[in-house]
Amino acid sequence: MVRQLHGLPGLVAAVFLITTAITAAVLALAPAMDRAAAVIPPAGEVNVAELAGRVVAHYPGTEQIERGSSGGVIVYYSRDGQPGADLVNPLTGEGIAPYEPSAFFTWIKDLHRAFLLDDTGRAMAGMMAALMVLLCITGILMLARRTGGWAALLRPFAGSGNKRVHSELARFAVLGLLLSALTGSYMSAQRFGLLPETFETGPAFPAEVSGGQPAPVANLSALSEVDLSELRELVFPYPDDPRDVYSLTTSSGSGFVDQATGELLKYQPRSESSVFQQWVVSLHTGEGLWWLGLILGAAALTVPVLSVTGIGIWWRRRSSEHLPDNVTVSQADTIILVGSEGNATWGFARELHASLNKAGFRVHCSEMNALTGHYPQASMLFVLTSTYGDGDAPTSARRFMARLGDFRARETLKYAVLGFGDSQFPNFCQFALDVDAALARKGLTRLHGIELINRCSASQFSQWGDTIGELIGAPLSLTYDPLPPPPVKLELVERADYGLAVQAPTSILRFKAAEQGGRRLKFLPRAPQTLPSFEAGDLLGVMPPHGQAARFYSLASSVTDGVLEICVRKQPGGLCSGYLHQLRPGDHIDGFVRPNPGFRPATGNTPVILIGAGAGIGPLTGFIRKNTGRHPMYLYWGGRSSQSDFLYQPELGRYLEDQRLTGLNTAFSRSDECAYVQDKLRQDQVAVRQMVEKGAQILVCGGRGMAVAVKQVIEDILEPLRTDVETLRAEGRYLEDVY
Ligand SMILES: Cc1cc2nc3c(=O)[nH]c(=O)nc-3n(C[C@H](O)[C@H](O)[C@H](O)COP(=O)(O)O)c2cc1C
Repeated sequence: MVRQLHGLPGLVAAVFLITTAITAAVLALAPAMDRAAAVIPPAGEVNVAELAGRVVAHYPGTEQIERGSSGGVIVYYSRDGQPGADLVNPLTGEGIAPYEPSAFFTWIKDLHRAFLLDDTGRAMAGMMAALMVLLCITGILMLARRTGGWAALLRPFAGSGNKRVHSELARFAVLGLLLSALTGSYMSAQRFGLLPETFETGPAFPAEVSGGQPAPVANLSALSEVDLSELRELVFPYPDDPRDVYSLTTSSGSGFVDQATGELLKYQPRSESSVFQQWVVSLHTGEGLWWLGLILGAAALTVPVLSVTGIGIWWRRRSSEHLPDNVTVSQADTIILVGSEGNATWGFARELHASLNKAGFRVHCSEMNALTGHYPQASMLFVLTSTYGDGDAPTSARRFMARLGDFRARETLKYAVLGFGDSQFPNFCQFALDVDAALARKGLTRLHGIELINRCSASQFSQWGDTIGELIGAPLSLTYDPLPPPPVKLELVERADYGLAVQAPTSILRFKAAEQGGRRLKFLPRAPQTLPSFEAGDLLGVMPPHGQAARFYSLASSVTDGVLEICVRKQPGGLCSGYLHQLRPGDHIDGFVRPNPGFRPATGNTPVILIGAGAGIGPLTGFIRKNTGRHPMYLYWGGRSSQSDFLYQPELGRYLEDQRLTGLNTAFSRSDECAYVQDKLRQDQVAVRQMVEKGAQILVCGGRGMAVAVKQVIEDILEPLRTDVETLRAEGRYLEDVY
């Protein structure tokens, strides 16, 4: 619900919001520019009588002196019957420049306040402000949810792309945007009579005026008691009218000054509501608070980027999750919940949804994180989920278990869990098994026992559909067969071999896109194939020869590095690793990239601790290579011998020098020290604990045995902090890429 409230209005209003934000950013410059052009003496240095005396000496026809909200002093005068206005220097009374409000800023102001459309536009601008309040509040709620709670709002984010840019920028700008939006809404509500507006009428003209010979303005006592910093405006009496008076308005009230005696007549302090109103205006425009204006302007500048990335997120989610005829939660008799990281499971969910719809059911399908407290009409619940990491939840299901606590099922609700995984992993479909058990513990009845689909098997899925169809008395013909992404031909351009002497043959392999084969006209050059987009930590699917299923390797480079780099340890009897190890430069392989957004370092200045062993160093080096912002990054890595399998040794040395890597700690098991990476972590426990306290994120990459040992040490290190690995994991601060 919060997400819909955040997304829909944001999308509808993006164009107007961008206009409002850009104009706000331009207008925010005005107070600072005005201030830069003016001469502003420190408070207490010049009083209004002195100022008026100096101004009148240079402008005998002075009619009014005004102090603008930015502090500049403007004199309005008449000379030879012609009116004029100048910005003056309050220390001398001399003119600095003619005063003329900028036509450009006036136009921008009209565009900002009313989209150049008078009252209709003003109403729209008011609605935009209210909408921005809604976006900010729902955005803050989503940020808190994403970071794992209010206390963790400033913690680093995992993830990448649009989502990450959107969240980071929003976190930076949200308070400024909320302040602008709240004050803008308030002002708009006043303009349309929805909130009372205070009009300060000032005191009535004084009945008793001395009418004596006017004294020089510099000698008027009431004016000499007012400091220039408090002045709003001083209106001069009509010349040659001894019964007229000076009208004085200051920041605290207004009154009249007798031009002969200099006495203050009929002073009226400003009401509290008027002072409040003025504060609202200042907080919105930065008038009188030029520094705030610049902060609000910077916040406003993020709105175009937030809009574009927001639309990108919405579009991506819509294209993967959008299902025709998806009924609402309250109408649905059947619920499908999907847990997915790489979107493959969504394809199966779509097929199930279509089939159930065809059979006459009213189906609602959403991600598992969107589990609601209650499905009022539902009698069937299907949970389709993949497993990631080391038997963990995929991204779209990370909050499912926590939400299950508040879930109240109808007694008639029956469920079936379908797990998607890969039997190569020791924790095959573990998360699906956990979900199935958790639903049973909750007291729900199984419609059918859990089934596990290996490597997206279309035939297993279809058989499951047949069984379910029989159980619900409506045949389901599930025929989904996902195609793997089209493979790219890759050419090995370079390899570096390590570890032979210590029985751990490991190679760094660098590929580029191979030239297009096939027939072509002789005079045309060969079209170079381009690499697909990828980042370090994504996975390269490699098809070994003889039609075997693809094996996955973590990428050690990003597409911007121009090569696709993997680090592969030759496994005894390993079909694919053996195949890769016998490649020579110039040889070709078929591969495809699978995004792995759940394994990325957070941005920002909180430390990132990278932990790995053996070939697990590949993606970790890729992260360091990309750390051109020099954020604190520490690497703990374990190998066998510094002479034989110290992978990336020269490159890591360079990164330490140019500070892309802050600290490097290595352990070698077949050296004199005979240490493993977990031993180094234990030795460094104080430093590691301090970094975690500061919000550090931990990324672990490598073999399962190492990951288990590292987890145990980290648990011990975390104990005094009263937290644990699972808590960090839920906050996106403990990520694993384990094989
Ligand atoms: C990095 C990574 C870790 C994985 N971990 C497991 C695992 O622990 N257990 C398992 O059964 N499958 C695991 N898998 C396989 C996926 O669950 C499987 O490919 C699934 O079909 C992906 O579906 P999705 O694209 O909807 O997330 C893993 C896959 C990857 C890429």
